[in-house]
Amino acid sequence: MKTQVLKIADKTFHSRLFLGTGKYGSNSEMEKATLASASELVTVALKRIDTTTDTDTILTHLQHPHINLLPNTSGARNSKEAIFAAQLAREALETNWLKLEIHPDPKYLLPDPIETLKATEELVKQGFIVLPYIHADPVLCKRLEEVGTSAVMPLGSPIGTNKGLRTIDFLEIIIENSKVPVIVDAGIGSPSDAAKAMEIGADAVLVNTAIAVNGNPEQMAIAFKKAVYAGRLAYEAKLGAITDNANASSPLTAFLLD
Ligand SMILES: CC(=O)[C@@H](O)[C@H](O)COP(=O)(O)O
Repeated sequence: MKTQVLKIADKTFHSRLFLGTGKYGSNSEMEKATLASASELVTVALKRIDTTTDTDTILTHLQHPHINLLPNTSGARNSKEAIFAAQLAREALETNWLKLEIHPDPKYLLPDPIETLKATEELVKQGFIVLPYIHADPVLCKRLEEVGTSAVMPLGSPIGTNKGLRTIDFLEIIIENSKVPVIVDAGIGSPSDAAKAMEIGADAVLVNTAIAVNGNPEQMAIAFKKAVYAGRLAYEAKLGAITDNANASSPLTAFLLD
């Protein structure tokens, strides 16, 4: 059974699992896991792109017709650095799609909301399709919509922590109010975290660490693929209401009258 396709800006996606490409043991391991996941959108840090050779680079391993590249500005500490990185990425990868990441603090890698809003506004004016990585802040999401963001990418928990959906209450508010796709990004540590994000109505999830550093990335990628599919299927079918009182599954009357 197919789930609804996801539309972001000018592209449609059949898979709602987006992947990072860092932290793998090798490029070929990354390629195998990415293909196993069936992901159609993968993010690549601009600083990891080697333009001096076209052999065995991260990019050569991502050359598959169904895979779209989403360059990211990881390492940028403010809007000026992010805008510069975005322009280099557009030149190098010939795409105007961008995952905007501005995290000046090296310990928690938390995104700077003020610089992110400023950079989004400018990059949209410059013709970029901007997908900003942000804290799970419903107010910021609205401000980003106003300046033309194409999606929002609120965090579940800090990057690389595998702590799961620590921000779930705020993710639910964002999902309820968002007019653009909501992609839960960062901290998703297990397939069940990904399924939960999809069940509450996230449009997609982005996962890196939990797959890349696993002993068997290919198998874990398949587990995430199935979890994202299951979570979305359940969301579209609509989950049952949670109640305080018990409700018997079969009638109790006949037994009580005997
Ligand atoms: C690669 C990338 O974009 C990460 O910065 C992203 O936020 C994923 O986080 P995890 O590594 O926690 O999955």
